[in-house]
Amino acid sequence: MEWSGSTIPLAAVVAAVVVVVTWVSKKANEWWYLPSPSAIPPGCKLPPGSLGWPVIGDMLSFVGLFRRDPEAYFRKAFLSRYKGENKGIYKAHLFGVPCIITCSAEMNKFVLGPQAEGTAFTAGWPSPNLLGADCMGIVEGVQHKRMRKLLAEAISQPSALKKALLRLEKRFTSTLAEWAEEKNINLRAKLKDVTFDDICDAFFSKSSDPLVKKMASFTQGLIGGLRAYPINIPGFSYHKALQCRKSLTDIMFSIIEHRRRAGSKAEEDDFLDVLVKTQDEQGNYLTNSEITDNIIASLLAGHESTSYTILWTMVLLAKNPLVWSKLRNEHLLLQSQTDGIWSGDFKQTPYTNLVLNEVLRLLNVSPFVFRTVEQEGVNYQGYYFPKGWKVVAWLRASHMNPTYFVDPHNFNPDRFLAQPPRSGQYMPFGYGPRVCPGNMLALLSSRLFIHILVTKYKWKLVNPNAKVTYLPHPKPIDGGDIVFEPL
Ligand code: HEM
Repeated sequence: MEWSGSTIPLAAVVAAVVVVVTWVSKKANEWWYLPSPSAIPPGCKLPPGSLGWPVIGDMLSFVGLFRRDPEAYFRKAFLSRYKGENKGIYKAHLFGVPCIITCSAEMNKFVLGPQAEGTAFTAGWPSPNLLGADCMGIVEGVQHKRMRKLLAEAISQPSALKKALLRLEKRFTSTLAEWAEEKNINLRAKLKDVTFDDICDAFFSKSSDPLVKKMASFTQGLIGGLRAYPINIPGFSYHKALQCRKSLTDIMFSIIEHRRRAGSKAEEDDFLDVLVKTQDEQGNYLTNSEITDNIIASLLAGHESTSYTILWTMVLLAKNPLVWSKLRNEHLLLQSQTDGIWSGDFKQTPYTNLVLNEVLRLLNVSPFVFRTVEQEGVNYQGYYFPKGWKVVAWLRASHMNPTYFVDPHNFNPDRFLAQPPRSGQYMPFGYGPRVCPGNMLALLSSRLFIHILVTKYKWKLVNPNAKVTYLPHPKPIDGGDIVFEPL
């Protein structure tokens, strides 16, 4: 084809416009968000990194790569791009906001640790409209300490914890017997309900009834809104989430009121009982909102995380028969020595602890946690954190760092004995004042599940080579189809 004299300049003009628009678009976020050089304290600089495209930042690349291979995203976005400047701290534009990403053990400790909490950095959770103004993930300072103390006391109170675990033991036993009858099981579908029911049972002694089913569906609606843009118009996820949140609040208020009215006649001895009766140091009882917001937070934070931990334990055990048999031996021995493993003594099950550590290292539901930069002038070894930006403490970068964990993609529970991680290198439950208050409950219930599982059942994966998708949480793409049978 011959180009006429007028098409060549037109093509050149189009190309020039494309180049200029691309250049301006790539610079737009920097012009909008970067602080002026005079605002950066002397001797400090911003970490290396790109703020990507307007509005979407680096999200397309993040979603596309992280979904299939988080380390591939990490390598492409940071490690290989900033080879000369790799100090484990970068800037990026993710999740709709500009952020500083910290990756090394020391930096994550700096961001999450007690010195900076509530001063340099505050919590990074989204909308109080969805989580509730009294949710411990939102409140700061004295109020945060008070809520954490009271919740932690409630869920580790020995008689309530023992009762919760004994009830769990019964429920796990009957659930697994039902699975064996069904034989062909999808782990994701089954475990989602199991762990939700467990947390409702532990907190307010209700499980598997229509009310809990309704709560499970409202909770899913609420989770949908946490990940959505806050557009409060019918048809949008955020609008639906606000309605689900209201329904959950109404249900919780009526459960709490019922419990208060019944007084000592309703001795359920569950976590709600403890929360209703608890007084803080000034003698104040918790309000309905405080209890509701924190039980809903625990439902949100606790059920998916525990469910995925059990799912991955089962998948990895199916792929590693030697680990399964070592674990089984530990639990058979324990069975012969005790009449139940509800106790919180983790010394009873050293190998199980290693297996759970390794599952949480490789496939944790929380690859990173968020904070917000609250103060002017915050810097770490000369790298500046602009006020108002988010901080993404990238825990997975540590967990998959070959210097900390040799051959990091390999499932090897014994690595925790051979080379125990140093402080900050391993933090599946976070670190510092906001470290997960449910960690003990999550580990105890996972251990209980494993006990019944390995002493009574065997299972195999239908698709042992199923690929893994990492968003929103890591799972095999088939959700974990298994054939489940009694031993
Ligand atoms: C394997 C299971 C679990 C994992 C991996 C996990 C992980 C985490 C992580 C990494 C954080 C820190 C977030 C941050 O620093 O911003 C956290 C906080 C939290 N978790 Fe968990 N969690 C698990 C189970 C649970 C359970 C069972 C409960 C409830 C009983 C729970 C309730 C909470 C709450 C309320 C917070 C907020 C704490 C605060 O802001 O002070 N989690 N969790």
